[in-house]
Amino acid sequence: MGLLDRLFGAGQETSAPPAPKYQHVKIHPQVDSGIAPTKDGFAGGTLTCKCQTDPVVVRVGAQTAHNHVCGCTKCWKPKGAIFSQVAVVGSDKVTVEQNADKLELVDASATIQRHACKGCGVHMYGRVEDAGHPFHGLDFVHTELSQERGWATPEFAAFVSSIIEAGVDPGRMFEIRGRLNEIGLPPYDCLSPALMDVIATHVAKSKGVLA
Ligand SMILES: N[C@@H](CCC(=O)N[C@@H](CSCO)C(=O)NCC(=O)O)C(=O)O
Ligand SMILES: [Zn+2]
Ligand SMILES: [Zn+2]
Repeated sequence: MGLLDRLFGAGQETSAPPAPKYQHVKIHPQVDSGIAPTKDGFAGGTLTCKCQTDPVVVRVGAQTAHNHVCGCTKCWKPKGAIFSQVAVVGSDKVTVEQNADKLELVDASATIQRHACKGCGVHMYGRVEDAGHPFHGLDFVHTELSQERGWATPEFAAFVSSIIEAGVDPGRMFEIRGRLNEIGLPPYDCLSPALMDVIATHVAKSKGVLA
């Protein structure tokens, strides 16, 4: 192969991607058998809890950002899943439209104030109320609670090591991280580098070490 071919990757378009090795590892129903694509111009939808009668309905009036699977013990997960899937959207875009009286605060001391349905336990939105927090102004939402297609796809896996705190065998971490890499969700044991940079920038500015 000549120098130009090597530099510009001649032949790469014909090489097949490596066969998946960790397909048996289940992460979350929204990512286990292919990830639905983001739709350009998608402008939001409606989240509905899992109650058969009088469900809580929440309107999210914008596309979400920083969608990710999260291994922490605090985020709501569907039955059987070891990760949640959660994204952020401006708090001003989130409105409870039906059965607001069924919502209760999960943990008043948490940074993310998660509002869950008392009937089915699903978290309908999690608000960062602390005005000094870098994520103030954002709500955490689970777009899988919507029938609409076109929400922002998940981009990474957060708090991966935290799944052990929920009872996952530490011996499974190699295959779980392997599966996350395979499906294009780089695994981190905190948030993504982009979000960690947002947090650090906020801290630096509040300490006055950055303008
Ligand atoms: N090991 C802990 C980690 C919990 C944690 O810090 N979770 C993150 C991510 S949640 C969405 O990405 C967080 O920011 N939590 C703030 C909060 O929950 O209020 C565990 O697993 O519990
Ligand atoms: Zn419910
Ligand atoms: Zn979480």
